[in-house]
Amino acid sequence: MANYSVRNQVAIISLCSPPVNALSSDVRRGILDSLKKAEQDVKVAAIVICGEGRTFCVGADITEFKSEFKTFPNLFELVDILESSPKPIVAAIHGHAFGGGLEVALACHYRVALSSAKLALPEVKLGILPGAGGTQRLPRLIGIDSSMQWIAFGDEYSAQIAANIGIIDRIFPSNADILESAVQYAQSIIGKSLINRRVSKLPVKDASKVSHIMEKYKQIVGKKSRGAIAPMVCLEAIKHAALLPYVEGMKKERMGIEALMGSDQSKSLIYMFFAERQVRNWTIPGTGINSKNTKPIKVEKVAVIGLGTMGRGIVLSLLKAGIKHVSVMELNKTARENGLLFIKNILEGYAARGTISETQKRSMVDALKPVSNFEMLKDTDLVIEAVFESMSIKKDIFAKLGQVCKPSAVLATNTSALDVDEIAMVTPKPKQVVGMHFFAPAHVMKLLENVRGSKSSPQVIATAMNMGQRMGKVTVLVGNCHGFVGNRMFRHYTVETDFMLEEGAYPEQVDTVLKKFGFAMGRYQVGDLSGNDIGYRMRTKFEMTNKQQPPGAPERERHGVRYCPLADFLVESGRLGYKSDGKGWFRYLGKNRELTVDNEVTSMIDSYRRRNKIVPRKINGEEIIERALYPLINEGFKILEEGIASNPMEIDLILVHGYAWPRHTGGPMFYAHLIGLPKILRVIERHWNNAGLREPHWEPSKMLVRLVKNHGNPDIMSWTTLERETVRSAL
Ligand SMILES: CC(C)(COP(=O)(O)OP(=O)(O)OC[C@H]1O[C@@H](n2cnc3c(N)ncnc32)[C@H](O)[C@@H]1OP(=O)(O)O)[C@@H](O)C(=O)NCCC(=O)NCCSC(=O)C[C@@H](O)CCCCCCCCCCCCC(=O)O
Ligand SMILES: NC(=O)c1ccc[n+]([C@@H]2O[C@H](COP(=O)([O-])OP(=O)(O)OC[C@H]3O[C@@H](n4cnc5c(N)ncnc54)[C@H](O)[C@@H]3O)[C@@H](O)[C@H]2O)c1
Repeated sequence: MANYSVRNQVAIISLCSPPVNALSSDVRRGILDSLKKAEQDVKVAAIVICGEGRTFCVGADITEFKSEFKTFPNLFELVDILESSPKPIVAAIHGHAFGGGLEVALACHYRVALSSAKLALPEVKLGILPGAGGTQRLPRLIGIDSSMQWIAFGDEYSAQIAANIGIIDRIFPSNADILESAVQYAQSIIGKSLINRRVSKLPVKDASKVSHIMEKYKQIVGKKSRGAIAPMVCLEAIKHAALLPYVEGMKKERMGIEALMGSDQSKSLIYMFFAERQVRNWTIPGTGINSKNTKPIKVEKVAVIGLGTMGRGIVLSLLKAGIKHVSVMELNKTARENGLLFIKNILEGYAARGTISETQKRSMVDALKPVSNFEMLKDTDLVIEAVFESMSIKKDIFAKLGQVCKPSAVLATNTSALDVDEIAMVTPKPKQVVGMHFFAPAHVMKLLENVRGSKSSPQVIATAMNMGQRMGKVTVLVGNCHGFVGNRMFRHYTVETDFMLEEGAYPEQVDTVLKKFGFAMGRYQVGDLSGNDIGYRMRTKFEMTNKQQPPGAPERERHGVRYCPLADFLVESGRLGYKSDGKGWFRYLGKNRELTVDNEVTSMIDSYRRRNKIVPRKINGEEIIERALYPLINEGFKILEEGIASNPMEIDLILVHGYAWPRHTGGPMFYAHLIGLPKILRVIERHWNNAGLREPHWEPSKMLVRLVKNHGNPDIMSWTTLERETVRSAL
């Protein structure tokens, strides 16, 4: 709804729809009714539109998209009504003016804002475009070039930047009273002509350069969008602002939003938006313990053990989160010096770019406390261990931590696959132990996979979850199993793509198909980037690598299961990837590391096939997608079935934020929902029937089978409930 009042000739329409004043049908109706009152009241000479509570308005109500157009006024009707008002309207912006909220402001005749306010047209991130005149009004105010930048990427901008380019007419200090300031401003413009204040009537300044600007953004968007459709549709709509009168341009904008709204990509992106919020409400399946009934421990002092690749990024994340005391412990002198230097250099970089102030930088550097023995950690609230991936080293460290740390201290391990319970058992209080699995580089990657051990106490879990959120991470709580959720699922992707190399595909073909699907890099380029030796080390632990096999052992089998040793040959011939002189699955040439196909690798694959009498066959793109992605989806269902994840959203967030799964497909589980579970199961069963126990990753998940058998293609939001009901009724 919207509240209405009058103060000294100024009518105040305040949006009132907590928490973020989304433009629901009630709010739109409220604005319209208030506007009519203001227009009819002869004592009113100007109008202010503002937002109650913490923000101005974040745009259309995403939960009402389906019915948006059925009730009068819809948003694009409302903005034209506002703009044509005979009385001047001032938008008073604090907090956020996002999406439809900014479009309402653009339809007002003046815009004022607190300096702390943020503005954006982020619709593209939901797979749509600004559909209430944003693509037509913004170019008339700031030009085609800046509009393309704002709309095709959807980033937020400060009120000051918006003022510099002409969106905001007056900025007030962040501690000012926005309503009081806006009312005074409105009084100052009473009686002024509204000619030139109706944005839809303005010319587009850089209209003559539209083709050139369009080409520039097409290039950028083509490279960045990874198959997302909305950015290109946004550019097209903005182009029409330069070429057509406002009314005709609006028709094009409407066509654009009609094409995008309800598309699979938009559904996926909206699902992601809500998943990122819902994941904060964690729960431990089957226990009734959740984020609402469990309080975290207060964390002021944190320690990180190990300052290698992961430790240094974790320290930076903690400093950015405002932790004022971060102890760092690293045994190796060179690693310690390099780690501290790395952290300081990154902080210098942030300060140089203005991401943090000089004062903040100094206080972050002061917060760093190198320590040399465990005794010095005795009053630490949270310890995060990030040493080598070795069970014996980790056990040794946790045993010491268990002796010296205060009883309430939370002891976390950053292991990527080891058993959190086994680590916990060496401490006197296993309930204080939890997994906090960061992703490299930890100060950049948004994902934190927190692992609840079987003994981890609710309060300890709440603390790890809370710390992740303080660090601004998408923090997902998962159960304890080998590889947790992400690594456990991703393993199948590499295994099955390697099988395709055996059978007839080449790395560049697989990577091209995966990139077309939307991955930033294909499986083989990722291997080269992160180092092919990482997987090799893991396979070595399980005695699987080529070198570890006794003479005469079958080349394509390990422990009775199909195995492809091509990745072993690669590493054993010194091709670790970028780091070994640009040689891996591909060859990387020159300063820009330009990716080229290397005949040496092609010959290695060809001769392997000849030796094993494999007749290569043509593998098409559809097969590559199915075989690379469906086993991973199958594993996702097994993870749900075991309660390792509580719902499909958690799995999707992990794959999107930790493994660069394309966001506009919603993650593997949402993608499966879009494809339809019956088809997914059919393909999995076909492979399972052909391969059997030699390829166990194709064994269909029982949950998937049950869902399809009992419900066909149920909605993703009902999967876990339906499964629980089926299992319960079978007991
Ligand atoms: C603004 C934020 C940055 C704030 O972040 P913060 O961290 O402070 O808060 P939260 O993110 O936690 O949010 C709190 C709470 O609020 C919920 N929420 C946030 N935004 C919305 C929203 N827009 N709608 C509904 N709910 C919202 C959030 O879920 C939280 O809830 P919880 O229960 O978890 O506490 C941040 O919130 C943010 O970024 N929000 C999204 C901003 C955004 O994307 N805005 C754009 C929205 S889309 C839009 O505005 C579209 C308009 O341009 C055009 C619409 C006109 C359409 C007319 C077209 C006709 C075409 C017809 C086609 C017909 C086709 C067919 O029939 O299908
Ligand atoms: N590298 C990744 O991509 C990645 C991603 C997620 C998780 N992890 C996990 O994070 C952990 C660390 O991995 P990394 O890549 O940072 O390893 P790393 O080899 O880069 O760093 C480990 C550091 O720990 C130090 N160290 C070893 N024993 C120590 C001890 N007793 N006390 C203090 N310091 C000690 C070493 O000197 C080294 O500097 C591992 O468990 C790994 O599985 C790694």
